[in-house]
Amino acid sequence: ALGLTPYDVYKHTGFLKHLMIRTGRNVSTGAPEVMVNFVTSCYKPELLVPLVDRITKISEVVSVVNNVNTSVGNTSVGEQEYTLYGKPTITEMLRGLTFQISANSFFQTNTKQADVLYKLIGDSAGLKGDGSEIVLDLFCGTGTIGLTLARSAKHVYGYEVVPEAIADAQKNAQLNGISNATFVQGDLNKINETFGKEFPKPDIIISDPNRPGMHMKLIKWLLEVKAPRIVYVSCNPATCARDLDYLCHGVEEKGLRGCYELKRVIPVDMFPHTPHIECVCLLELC
Ligand SMILES: C[S@@+](CC[C@H](N)C(=O)[O-])C[C@H]1O[C@@H](n2cnc3c(N)ncnc32)[C@H](O)[C@@H]1O
Repeated sequence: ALGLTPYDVYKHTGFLKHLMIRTGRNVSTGAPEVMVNFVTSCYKPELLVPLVDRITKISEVVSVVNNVNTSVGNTSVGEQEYTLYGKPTITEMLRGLTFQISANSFFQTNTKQADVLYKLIGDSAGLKGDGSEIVLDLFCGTGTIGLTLARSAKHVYGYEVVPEAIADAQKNAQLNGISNATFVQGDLNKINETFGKEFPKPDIIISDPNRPGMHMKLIKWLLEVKAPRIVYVSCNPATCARDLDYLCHGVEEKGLRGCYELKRVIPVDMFPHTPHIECVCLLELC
């Protein structure tokens, strides 16, 4: 009756594609903050008004956004985003820092375990803590890993493809009074010879790709730049094993020689009651 027809991926008809709900915490009160994200096939906010009116009676709902995705595909990221109620972001706290998160920015779903994960990443990074080292945070999302390391580093450089995540990372640096972090939007699958010219040689590289792992171009660059230590974080054991093998043993058909030794792999249960596992892997230059 409201005209909220579900989107049919075969016929490419209908309105509602996805409903995403994210939770965070109010930084001052610690109270839950909820973001509701309607992903729709076109922009018809009038259809959502009755629903938004009801949802916003729930006091924890502080953000309602509408991502409009007109493509025939079924992804949850819109080409346009509209704020229908409240603010366009929610906040979350991790390892003593505050993070602002937009609907389309990656943020670990399990905050409690993310705290454990980031502590292990910090331990593996093994920064001296004297502020002398350069950290490169690849696939940085909203800047979480780099920002938790920034206080012990000389400078953190973060790279990420999603523009909204980079905007969040920059705001998150400001929000936490961190001035030694630079976040750059870029596609790490499409790097060319200029990549790496805009920052000093890293002492520690963190790489936290999504499930497909790292592109061969990035593997090649890592084998050329030879940072003393790489912390590889992965939620896909298959691509993780492949990329670790490339970094340690090289890629014969591409003429690349491996130059790292795998020191340890620590699994972290980020997704309880599922077969998925996250791994923190420490590689050192041979
Ligand atoms: C597993 S998440 C990690 C995010 C962040 N390190 C964290 O802990 O919150 C992977 C990130 O890689 C980004 N990403 C995916 N493909 C990319 C690419 N080709 N180039 C740069 N970033 C990419 C995603 O947008 C996402 O933010």
